[in-house]
Amino acid sequence: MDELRKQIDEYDNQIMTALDKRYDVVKQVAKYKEAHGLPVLQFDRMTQLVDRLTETYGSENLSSDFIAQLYDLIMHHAIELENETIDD
Ligand SMILES: O=C(O)C(=O)C[C@]1(C(=O)O)C=C[C@@H](O)C=C1
Repeated sequence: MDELRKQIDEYDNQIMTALDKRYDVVKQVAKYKEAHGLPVLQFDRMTQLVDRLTETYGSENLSSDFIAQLYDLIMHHAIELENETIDD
């Protein structure tokens, strides 16, 4: 059990590290959008992203509903961060 929990901890660390890096890039995207007068919200991109992830990673473990919900949360936080970055 300890060994299994260690594996879970390690995957959780990887998820957090990847999310932290993702949001660093999101803030760079916000600066680009600000400089070029582009809107923060890009619905087409959001749809394409979830479609691609569902196609590539959809499985018994990762249902399309789960992927959609997870990325709804991840992208909504990205939108909040972008708005904060632009307001600063
Ligand atoms: O690709 C962008 O334009 C982003 O700002 C990144 C991102 C995302 O989190 O993937 C966030 C907000 C947009 O609505 C679309 C996608």
